[in-house]
Amino acid sequence: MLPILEIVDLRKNFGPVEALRGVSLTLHTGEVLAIVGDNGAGKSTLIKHVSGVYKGDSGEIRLAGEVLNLVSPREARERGIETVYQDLALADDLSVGANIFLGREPVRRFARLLPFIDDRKIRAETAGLLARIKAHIPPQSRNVARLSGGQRQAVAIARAIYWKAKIVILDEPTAALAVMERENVIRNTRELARNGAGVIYIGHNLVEILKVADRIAVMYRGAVVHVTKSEETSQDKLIKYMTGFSETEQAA
Ligand SMILES: Nc1ncnc2c1ncn2[C@@H]1O[C@H](COP(=O)(O)OP(=O)(O)OP(=O)(O)O)[C@@H](O)[C@H]1O
Repeated sequence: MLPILEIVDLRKNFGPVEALRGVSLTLHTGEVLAIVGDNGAGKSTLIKHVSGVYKGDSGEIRLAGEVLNLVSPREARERGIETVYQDLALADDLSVGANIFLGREPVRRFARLLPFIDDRKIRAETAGLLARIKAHIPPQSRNVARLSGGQRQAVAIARAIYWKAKIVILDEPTAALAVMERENVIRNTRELARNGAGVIYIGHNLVEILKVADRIAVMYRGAVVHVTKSEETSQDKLIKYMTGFSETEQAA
């Protein structure tokens, strides 16, 4: 089957820094691909090319076989690429439902007159969605500003599930969360993939990565140095690749 995302020989320099040195990766629908690597390895730079923040110096990104030349993060979203950053882009003064439907509100007309936002539908859909991802959040009563980090994460994931994003990028989604909330994020990540998204999961916690990912790509100094199925690797092996040890081992 055609991958939902193909990254082909992507290169990016920031002045003298070679942030991406010819990265190639594929992502399939229904899979969770984790990207791991030490600080500065190039993970964020890579995903920012997929989410429309950066444009590569050379190389190509294809979405379902079609070359993707994104001009903005907004265009990425319109094309079905959702990114959930640590500092989530939610509108703090709006309710959970309003955030999930922001910019895509369902509209009703009363007696063929003026259209108005269908709040009843927003409430009902939101309640169903939050129950499905087992997020214990009152759907209407609160502004998202008052929610915990994990609850905010759940709202962002719910939005991606509801709008059937083709690709969802989770950038260190558990970094600031308590243990229980981390488990929820892992469960919801799997739910996203089950729902038909291709998921890219960036993280540092290898125990979590091994639990959540189908495949793992290791980056080292701007390059993907290793790609493996989760069940065929271990923390120790991953750390070797992350620290460049395997490279020198092979060269020796
Ligand atoms: N806007 C920028 N301008 C200049 N250099 C940058 C910029 N963004 C990233 N870099 C550099 O590119 C390299 C890759 O950085 P990147 O943030 O992608 O790494 P990372 O793997 O995401 O690291 P971390 O785990 O710390 O978030 C680093 O050397 C970094 O200093």
